[in-house]
Amino acid sequence: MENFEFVSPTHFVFGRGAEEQVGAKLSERGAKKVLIHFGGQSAVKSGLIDRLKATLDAAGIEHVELGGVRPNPEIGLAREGIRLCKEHNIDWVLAVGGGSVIDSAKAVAVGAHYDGDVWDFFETKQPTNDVLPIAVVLTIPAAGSEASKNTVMSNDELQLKSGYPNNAQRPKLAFMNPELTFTLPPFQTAAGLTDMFCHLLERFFDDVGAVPVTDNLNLSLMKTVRAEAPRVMVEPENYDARANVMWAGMLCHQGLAGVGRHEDWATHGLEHELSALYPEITHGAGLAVMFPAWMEYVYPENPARFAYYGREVFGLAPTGDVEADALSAIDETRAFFASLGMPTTLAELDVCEDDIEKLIPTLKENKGEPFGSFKKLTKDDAREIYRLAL
Ligand SMILES: NC(=O)c1ccc[n+]([C@@H]2O[C@H](COP(=O)([O-])OP(=O)(O)OC[C@H]3O[C@@H](n4cnc5c(N)ncnc54)[C@H](O)[C@@H]3O)[C@@H](O)[C@H]2O)c1
Repeated sequence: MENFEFVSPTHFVFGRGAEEQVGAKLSERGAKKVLIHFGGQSAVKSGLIDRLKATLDAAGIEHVELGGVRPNPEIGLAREGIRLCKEHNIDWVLAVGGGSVIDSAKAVAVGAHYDGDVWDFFETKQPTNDVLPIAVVLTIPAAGSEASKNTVMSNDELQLKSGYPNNAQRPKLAFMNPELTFTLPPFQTAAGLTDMFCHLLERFFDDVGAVPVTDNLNLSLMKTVRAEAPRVMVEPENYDARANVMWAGMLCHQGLAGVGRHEDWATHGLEHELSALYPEITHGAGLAVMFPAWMEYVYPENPARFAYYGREVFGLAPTGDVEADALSAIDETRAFFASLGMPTTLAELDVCEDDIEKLIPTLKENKGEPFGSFKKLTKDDAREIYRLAL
């Protein structure tokens, strides 16, 4: 087991009506003036934003609003949020939505007390503890940003999508009511399930040997996501299925499922290039295409690890041929994503062979260095993986 540090400061309020406690819980923590940050109109139309404002009013907490966060959030709106925080002396940011809104809220919280441009943090990864506290009302289980240390933001001007990790931006409060996810369209539910499953894969396949305490937790979450997925797809208003998926989405990415391992994250990097170039590509859909392609390319590094995954998660019986077992596990992974209605090829995302050369030079996050850990990937490897995904 590798050395690790693990920080998890999030206080969770989970279950029916959880969001009714927003005002009271923020008041307990001394909040005086909150920036309510949200996405399109769905949280407004459903009445959720009004209900949250009412709980803040009841607790005597002032609030300022900033909506309009798009999927694959852009740094420009976060800059506007930072301006509002400075102008109104905001002391908490309340994110209402999914990964896109929460990530934008994290960028706002990181930049609120900073004199330079917030993109500096994404560029340099410089640490800071001077971050506004964040509360979250989660409406889509997927990214796990409600407890994770990461934010991922697009910069359209630079055609980049970059991550910024910092434990100080982990949300301090997360309100998780599974009923708020009943309205999710099937495609978003499926993309969320795919994303959370991939968060486990990125942690399971790396260059560290077995870490049973971590691996067994990880495999148990994979099995849970796989078992609950058909239930939420068929019965979108099944409270228990939605609740299991919502809590699993958090556990998949808050960090415990990877402690003591190096983790990999190459496939998320490959997907971020796709959704930076084409912001209309949903992150989970991009991962559904890229993960099996990455697996096919890298499995010869350690076929036994793939065979083990296939046995544990998909119940595949060993054939005596580890290589064949590894390939069956990859087939099962692709079939699982396809069963959710996710795409399996880049063509289905309207990405063609000519686009690959536009993606490669922008693997800037790694500044040209090899990336990933299960197999260290060069730009030529990335090119081949994109080709396999066509
Ligand atoms: N910070 C992290 O740790 C982390 C991890 C993985 C992914 N990400 C990033 O998160 C983003 C994706 O976030 P996401 O998958 O949570 O989705 P999202 O926040 O982009 O939301 C997807 C869509 O679902 C809609 N929606 C949300 N809740 C709804 C509801 N209850 N009913 C109806 N519609 C609803 C949104 O308006 C949006 O159109 C990507 O940018 C990805 O790169 C971040």
